[in-house]
Amino acid sequence: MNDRLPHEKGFHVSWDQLHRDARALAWRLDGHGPDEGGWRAVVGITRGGLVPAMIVSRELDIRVVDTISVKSYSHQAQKAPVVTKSPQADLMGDGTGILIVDDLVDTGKTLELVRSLYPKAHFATVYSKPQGRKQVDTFVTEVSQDTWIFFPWDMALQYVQPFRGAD
Ligand SMILES: O=P(O)(O)OC[C@H]1O[C@H](OP(=O)(O)OP(=O)(O)O)[C@H](O)[C@@H]1O
Ligand SMILES: O=c1[nH]c(=O)c2nc[nH]c2[nH]1
Ligand SMILES: [Mg+2]
Repeated sequence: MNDRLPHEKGFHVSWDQLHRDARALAWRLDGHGPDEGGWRAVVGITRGGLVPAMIVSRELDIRVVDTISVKSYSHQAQKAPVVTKSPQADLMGDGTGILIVDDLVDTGKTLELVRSLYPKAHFATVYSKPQGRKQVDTFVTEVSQDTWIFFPWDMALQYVQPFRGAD
């Protein structure tokens, strides 16, 4: 698998860390919603945005949750993003009062596409890389562009050789 990785650095995120960081995102978002009545809905960008969207909706007590399906990567190779499933149109309008959540912004192409559809929405991600940062309104942690973020749903615990391993 390693010869497939074009990135020098790996940032490995456990379930516990993701939970803490998604909660931190919710706390950062609190008070930044629309003036009256708070956010109307949370929309998670599938698939990576679904876990943070659930945690944010729980923390901020937002009971309406929808999804938008966007596919842009095959393994670590990026393709032009395409919307394969839209959220409920009468809920979304131009995005006013809607909080759109993803796990990360990398090049920003996914959020650029979703923003073009819902320009008035608020865009939030847990992690951010510099190239896509201008596409996101609120995030928690920034990593360098050459870092690949490994999420807990893509990993498993496995044996590693000791540092002073036998030959
Ligand atoms: O800023 P960008 O360069 O567009 O990349 C960020 C997007 O890429 C990943 O999703 P992916 O398309 O791999 O789908 P997935 O969430 O279903 O894994 C990630 O979850 C973001 O949605
Ligand atoms: O799991 C992932 N980690 C990343 O760093 C990344 N960038 C785009 N898409 C990604 N998916
Ligand atoms: Mg995604």
